[in-house]
Order: sequence, then C-alpha cells, then structure tokens
Amino acid sequence: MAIDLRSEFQAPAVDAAADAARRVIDALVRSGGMTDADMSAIADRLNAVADDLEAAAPPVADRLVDMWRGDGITRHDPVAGPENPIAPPLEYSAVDSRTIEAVTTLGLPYQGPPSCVHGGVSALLLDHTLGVANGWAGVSGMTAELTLRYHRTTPLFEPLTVTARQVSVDGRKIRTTGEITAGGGTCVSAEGLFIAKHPPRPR
Ligand SMILES: CCCCCCCC/C=C\CCCCCCCC(=O)SCCNC(=O)CCNC(=O)[C@H](O)C(C)(C)COP(=O)(O)OP(=O)(O)OC[C@H]1O[C@@H](n2cnc3c(N)ncnc32)[C@H](O)[C@@H]1OP(=O)(O)O
Repeated sequence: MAIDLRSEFQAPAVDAAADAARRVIDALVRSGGMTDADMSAIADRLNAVADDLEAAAPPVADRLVDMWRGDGITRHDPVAGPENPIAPPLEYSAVDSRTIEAVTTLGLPYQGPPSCVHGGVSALLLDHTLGVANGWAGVSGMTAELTLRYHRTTPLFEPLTVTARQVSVDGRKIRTTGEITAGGGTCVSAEGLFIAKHPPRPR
C-alpha cells in the first residue's frame, strides 16, 4: 500500500527547486576535473542563485519554527525531505502496520568504496527509516543505539530497498530493525534502540 508520509504542507515549486539542486550536485560530482565546462563561470552562476535565495530567505529562527509545523512529518530531513537537496529523497510505503519500505537508487554523490554506497550514508538511511517506522507504528523516540552489520557492498546505480519495522515497545524502550537489500540480497542490516523522548519543538 502506497502511503504519503510527507507533510500536509506541500510546495511543488520548492520541491522542483530541490530536484534541480540534486541534479546540480550529481552533475558536479560527475564532472570533477574531467569536464570541458567553464567551472569558474558555473561557480559564478551558482553563487548568483545562492545570492537570490539568501536575499529572500527568512531568519533561521523563523524557519526553524516553520520546519516543525504539522504532525511530526517533516519536509526538510536529509533522508526523505522533498525540500532538502541532500535527501535522495526516499518515498515510503507501508508494508503493514509496523513496517515501511522505500525503493531508491543512489548515484555518485553517495559513493564510498568504488561504485558502492558510503557506509555512513547507509547508516543515515537506516537510522531515519527506523525512526519513521516507529512513527508509523505509533510510538516513536530518539536513537539511543544503532547497530549496523555490513554484509556485502551496497551498489550505486541499482534499486535499493530500505525496510524498517518496529519489533517491540517496552516502557520507553523501542526496538526496531531494518535492512537495505539489492537484487534480493541483504547489504546492510540494522538494529536500533530508541527511547521515547521528544525534544520541544521551536516556536
Ligand atoms: C499518519 C501519520 C504517520 C506518521 C508516521 C511518520 C512520522 C515520522 C516522523 C518523523 C520521523 C523522524 C525520524 C527521525 C529518525 C532520526 C532519529 C535521530 O536521529 S535522533 C538523534 C540522535 N539521537 C540523539 O541525539 C539522542 C541523544 N541521547 C539522548 O537524548 C538521551 O540519551 C536519550 C533520549 C536516548 C535517553 O535519555 P533519557 O534521559 O530520556 O532517558 P534515560 O533515563 O537515560 O534512559 C531511559 C532508559 O533507556 C535506557 N537507555 C538509554 N540509553 C541507552 C543506551 N544507549 N543503551 C541501552 N539503554 C539505554 C536507560 O538505561 C533507561 O533504562 P531503564 O528505564 O533504567 O531500564
């Protein structure tokens, strides 16, 4: 069952700008020093875009309040946030009442070993996905422990399935597991201990 875990606050033009920024990041990493493009001119153009954005952006304190509107579903996070260009972004579907999954394909900006996903990126995706599974299951918290096992390398440029399920809730202790699979094989598995605690939202 496909479910929309994103905020009720939709902003298609903002999402389109973030998508464009993802293209820029990918193209920059792909280019590196092996490009005929005039990189000094490109730097000037990108800085001009940043100048426009900064001139119209709110104070950080106001934006922090805005980011935490709504019912706990964020648009800005670095894994699933549609408005955050460093998020792939993952789009989650419900598997059952305690389990969610997302399918994504990662490119060069996320590289660790040659042609493989960086282990820290895998950890980021799993930490967040375990956290969202907790939210989906109805009892969420902060990561207290995250144990990862890297079974085999995680490929770039191939569909990855990121899955997480809430396993148990014992008082404030929430145990959640997950994995990243590719081609049906497990690349990374995760076990998380979350503690039910919610820092106050900025207002
Ligand atoms: C239609 C709606 C659907 C909605 C569905 C979607 C909604 C999704 C929404 C949003 C998803 C967001 C997803 C985010 C995911 C990312 C999560 C992160 O990145 S979190 C940032 C990183 N983590 C930290 O920064 C924590 C830092 N640590 C702390 O703040 C504290 O240490 C904390 C909260 C973990 C615990 O502190 P204390 O003071 O509240 O609690 P104490 O008393 O220390 O511990 C409580 C119990 O837990 C055990 N405990 C605590 N830490 C432990 C540990 N590391 N190992 C083992 N036990 C531990 C203790 O021994 C104690 O157990 P005893 O009650 O005595 O039995």
